[in-house]
Amino acid sequence: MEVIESSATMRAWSRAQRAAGRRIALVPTMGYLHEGHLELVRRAKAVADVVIVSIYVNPAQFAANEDFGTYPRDEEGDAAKLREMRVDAVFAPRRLAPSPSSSSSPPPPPHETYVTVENLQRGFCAITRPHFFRGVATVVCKLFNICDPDVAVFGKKDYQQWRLVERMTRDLDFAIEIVGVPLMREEDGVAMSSRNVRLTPKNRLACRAVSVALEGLEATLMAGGALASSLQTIVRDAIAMSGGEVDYVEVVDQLTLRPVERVTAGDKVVVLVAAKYGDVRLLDNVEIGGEA
Ligand SMILES: Nc1ncnc2c1ncn2[C@@H]1O[C@H](COP(=O)(O)OP(=O)(O)OP(=O)(O)O)[C@@H](O)[C@H]1O
Ligand SMILES: CC(C)(CO)[C@@H](O)C(=O)[O-]
Ligand code: BAL
Repeated sequence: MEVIESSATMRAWSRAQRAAGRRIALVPTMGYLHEGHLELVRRAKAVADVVIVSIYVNPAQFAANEDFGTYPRDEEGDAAKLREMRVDAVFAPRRLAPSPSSSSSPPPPPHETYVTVENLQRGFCAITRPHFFRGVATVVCKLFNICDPDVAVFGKKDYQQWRLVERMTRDLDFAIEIVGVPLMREEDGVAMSSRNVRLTPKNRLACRAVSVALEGLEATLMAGGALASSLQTIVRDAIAMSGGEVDYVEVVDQLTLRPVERVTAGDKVVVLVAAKYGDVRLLDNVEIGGEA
């Protein structure tokens, strides 16, 4: 497995692979890999001949008051997991994207150009992280340009991000297929996430309320449709009762992410949730009515 830090070397590696007729998959990550990430790698291996995993904690998607400094990191552990999975290359750039804050240290490289996805970057995660999707879209665009993959694999745990990347790829004519991998859960139902490691034992138990509430929604609906607001109340109350703080609970169309008022049988909607337990913000969601 090649571990590559320089963009020029990464690009040269990809070009050589393509020249040899190989189909290249990219799995973008921020590291501290868990089984959810490894599922993305498995999917990448199934749809391509060679797999690149990028590991980069992207400063451009964190505001100054967020957890960039404490985001979990484990370079050696990650490399061991990827080696075992027989990944072909790890792209671990030291510096790729600028930070949105002027207090960053060391200073970011000069950067005047950003990618914005006008509608999908609004709402949901952007309410509390207004800078977030510009940082994600810009760095994913850079990763696409450097790694030049045929296919890129994203997790549906970050549902808004996945839809935004799909849209950016289409709008900017990247010749890249975007694959979305279903959300992977721990045995007790909690959505796998690198940040789970920062939950206190008490909050790790308490946050099970999120997935339990989401799981229960399908049953509510099977009884014959429901108002979106009723579903939201069920999930909000469950989170509040478990000691979590709701960031958002929204019932939206799977493709457009536009809120719906009522869910009836056959509608393909997704219930998107973000909630904080202590200072750890977690995402979860459930697709209802199958996958659009
Ligand atoms: N439980 C999961 N199921 C499916 N995909 C996942 C899961 N967790 C992460 N991913 C995907 O892995 C990719 C890299 O994500 P990232 O490295 O930020 O990990 P993370 O667990 O989402 O971290 P965070 O704690 O920041 O939420 C993203 O496409 C993300 O959606
Ligand atoms: C897509 C991504 C790698 C961009 O930094 C990040 O947002 C993530 O890991 O989900
Ligand atoms: N997977 C989400 C990355 C972030 O929260 O910054």
